[in-house]
Amino acid sequence: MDISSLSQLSKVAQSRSIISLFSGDADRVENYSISTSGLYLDFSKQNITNEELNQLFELATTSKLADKIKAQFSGEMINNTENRAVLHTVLRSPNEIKRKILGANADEVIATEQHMHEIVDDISSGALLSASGEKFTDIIAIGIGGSYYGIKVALSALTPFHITGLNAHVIANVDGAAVEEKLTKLNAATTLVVVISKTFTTQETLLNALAVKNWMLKNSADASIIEKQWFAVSTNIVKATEFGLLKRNILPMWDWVGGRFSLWSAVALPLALVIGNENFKKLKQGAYEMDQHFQNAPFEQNMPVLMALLGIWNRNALQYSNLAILPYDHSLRALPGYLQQTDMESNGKSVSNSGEKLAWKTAPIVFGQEGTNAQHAFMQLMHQSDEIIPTDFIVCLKGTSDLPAHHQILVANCFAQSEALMRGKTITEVEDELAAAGVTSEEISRLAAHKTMKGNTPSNTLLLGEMSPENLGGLLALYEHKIFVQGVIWQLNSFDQWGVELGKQLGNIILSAMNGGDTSMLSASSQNLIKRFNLSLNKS
Ligand SMILES: O=P(O)(O)OC[C@H]1O[C@](O)(CO)[C@@H](O)[C@@H]1O
Repeated sequence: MDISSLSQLSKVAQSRSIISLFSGDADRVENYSISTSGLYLDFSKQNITNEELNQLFELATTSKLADKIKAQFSGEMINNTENRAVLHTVLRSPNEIKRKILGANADEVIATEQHMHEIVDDISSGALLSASGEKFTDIIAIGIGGSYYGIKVALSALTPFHITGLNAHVIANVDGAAVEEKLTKLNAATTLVVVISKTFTTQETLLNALAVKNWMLKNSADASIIEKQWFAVSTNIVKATEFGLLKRNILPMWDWVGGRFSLWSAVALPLALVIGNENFKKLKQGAYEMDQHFQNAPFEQNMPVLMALLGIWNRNALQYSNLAILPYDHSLRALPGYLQQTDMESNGKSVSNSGEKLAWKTAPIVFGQEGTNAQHAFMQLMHQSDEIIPTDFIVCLKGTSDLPAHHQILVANCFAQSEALMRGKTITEVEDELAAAGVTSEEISRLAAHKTMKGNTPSNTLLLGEMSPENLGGLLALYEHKIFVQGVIWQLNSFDQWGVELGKQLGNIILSAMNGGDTSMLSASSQNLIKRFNLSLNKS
């Protein structure tokens, strides 16, 4: 069994209706659903049968998935283009596992965890005060990419768990307007800053950190304010010290934790400062439980493996190019953006581990939005264009607001969309409906085609009992493992991101060209754009 033969296998599926799969199988929902770590997955609305699933399990076996899972968790150098292990999972495991996997290096990891714990305690209790002797009120987290999305998704998901009284503000994009928007609202004397940069060389993060540093120095008479109010999380202690941070305020990172998988490390310091140590532990515990499930459950009952294989089926057998992430919960509004990075930066590749061109498609284009806003925007295309877009619906059974009617309607909309996307509406159904409403036959023939819906869109529905640190941890770990499994089956390295480098290099060339440097290696189009930008500067 290999990926290339999947499209042959899918011939029957291409012409079959998903809804027909329910009529012949009274147990479909029971057999096509699974629970673990506070999550329930219903995948019965996927266009797949038992025989086809079995082929996918065989594909997982021939891809040596079980060995690859073991290799990841035991710390083998599976990121072979950067010669690194991939061990973010160890950060959420008990200390005895840390010691077993990391050996002597576990000491630094455990000590860093402890240090982070103490910082959170000292700041929330007021044992650690600002340079002016006041209690901190706000935190600015500065970072981008993997040093940003995890914190952002967890901060917005866990709003009801913001218990320490500190407010977090996240700055990522290199746009002065975004920085100013935050700074105008803040008091430098009571604001703590955490710079998160694994490399401490990222242009956006360093420029934003400098802007915040200048703002703070301008608004304080105490020149030691940076030493007293700034923390950093980085592998590059030297650069962070040169920036002006005290060594004891720099928490280490390790090259075996990829940026987009780093929420489980000290990168989460701003989050822990807001939700407290206990809630941060629970977030890691939820992820750890998912890790245990992923390592131990047979593939047939393994949630990340199943979701990965269903994704492979949709991408490589049915040849669908997209994946919509639709959380019907305001708390998960940042999830689509987070998963865009985790999925597309990991698996948006077209060469194998050994550098050969792959003969199959890899990561889907991931997009999404919180429901029901999505229904009033791009979901029109999902219902009526020719494009079939597999979807993950994510919903919490228990809402967090005091408006229960809202929650019921929200959930009803979620369930309605997965049904509508699967069921669609045939032209005959439209004609009958219009006739029953007394519409004339001329009008029926004019309108019927416009009102039909293609249906047959496959979806998963993920139910969380409620939003909690544990359940969020489980959800994020679920997607991390799903992406890993897909990388294994696609035979690529999910853990590098060379694709972002060319843009960075050319960004520097263009910046120098804007300042009078050589433009000859740039296209006429880019030269013209630079000229227009420089002209606009001269005018103002
Ligand atoms: O943490 P750093 O080193 O500032 O890097 C930021 C981000 O930039 C990337 O290298 C590329 O977008 C991400 O993988 C990383 O998370």
